[in-house]
Amino acid sequence: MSFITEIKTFAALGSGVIGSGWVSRALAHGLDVVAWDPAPGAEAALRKRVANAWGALEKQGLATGASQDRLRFVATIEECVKDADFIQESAPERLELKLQLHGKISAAAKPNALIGSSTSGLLPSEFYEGSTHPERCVVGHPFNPVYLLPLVEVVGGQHTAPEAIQAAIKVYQSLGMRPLHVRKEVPGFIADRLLEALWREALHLVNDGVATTGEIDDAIRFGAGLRWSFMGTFLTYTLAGGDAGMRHFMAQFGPALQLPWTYLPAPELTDKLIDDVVEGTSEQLGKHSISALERYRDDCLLAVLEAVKVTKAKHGMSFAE
Ligand SMILES: NC(=O)C1=CN([C@@H]2O[C@H](COP(=O)(O)OP(=O)(O)OC[C@H]3O[C@@H](n4cnc5c(N)ncnc54)[C@H](O)[C@@H]3O)[C@@H](O)[C@H]2O)C=CC1
Ligand SMILES: C[N+](C)(C)CC(=O)CC(=O)[O-]
Repeated sequence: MSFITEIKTFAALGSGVIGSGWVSRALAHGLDVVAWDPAPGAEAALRKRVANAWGALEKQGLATGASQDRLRFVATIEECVKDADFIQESAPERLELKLQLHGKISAAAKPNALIGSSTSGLLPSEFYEGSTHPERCVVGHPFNPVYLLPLVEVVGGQHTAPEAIQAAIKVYQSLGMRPLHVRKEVPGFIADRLLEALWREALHLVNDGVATTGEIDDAIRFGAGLRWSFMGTFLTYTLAGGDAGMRHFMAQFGPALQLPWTYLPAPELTDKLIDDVVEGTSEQLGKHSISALERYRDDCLLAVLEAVKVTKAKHGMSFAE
């Protein structure tokens, strides 16, 4: 079976934080977008989120013909997917819900239209179990904000055809993304496994009264966060080993791995811990609204993306390297 990779119509099921991010990205790339979400008021909320993202997308550069008017919101799953060339599901992270939803999506979709799920870490073999033509079904795990961050983890399940993985990579590239094929189907994939380890430790630090949420965020944004946008942990630590590189780094800092610096199991989410985290982050939000902070985040991201792109070019590297 050959899968559709030249796409004109993008279907989005679920239009919350992530679904609206996909809609914004697809519209900015000049596609027709059809969306469905069962929540009351979902269409208005979606259009508001797209409008909030549009300024950043204009600054980044819209494709010819790109317009928010090319979004159509429909009343049923079937109407959403029947003419779509590519389908992206961004429904709540519940296995049973995704299993049922994909049964309906795949039955109504064109048989050669690829189906992607935004799941953060559920296994595609499990939630595509009841799907029609499961060979075209993949995970395409994006990062928030979907319309600006390039990474998308592409993961296949036991029935996914290798050609579908390659075809999905092609489609995501056509949307300006940087796909990363996760070769083994594991819970949490690659990035969320890393992020969750950090998140668990951050919660322990709050729980133990070591630091506030703001202080923990400062520890990231003024340090490792700055270098993570252009160099990952392995290469960073190779440089931290000086001229002797990674072997010296392992000899010097390897033994610390045996010290009890990290807890690994998550802390119990007691009411007190939840209150501390919520109060801490409300203080961090201050008088800013979420949508104002989204625009601030987007401007920062655009500046970082541009700076990294220009600097890579100066060093003879492409952006995707
Ligand atoms: N929020 C995040 O940072 C990220 C989330 N994801 C994944 O994206 C997916 C969606 O997450 P969010 O957008 O954060 O959630 P959300 O709660 O913001 O949005 C979920 C949307 O799904 C709708 N919905 C409810 N029942 C539905 C159904 N049966 N079929 C379709 N839609 C339904 C809701 O009305 C809501 O608009 C999840 O699988 C999540 O793991 C992936 C990357 C990052
Ligand atoms: C918190 N989360 C697991 C939903 C986060 C992601 O999946 C990716 C992201 O945007 O950090």
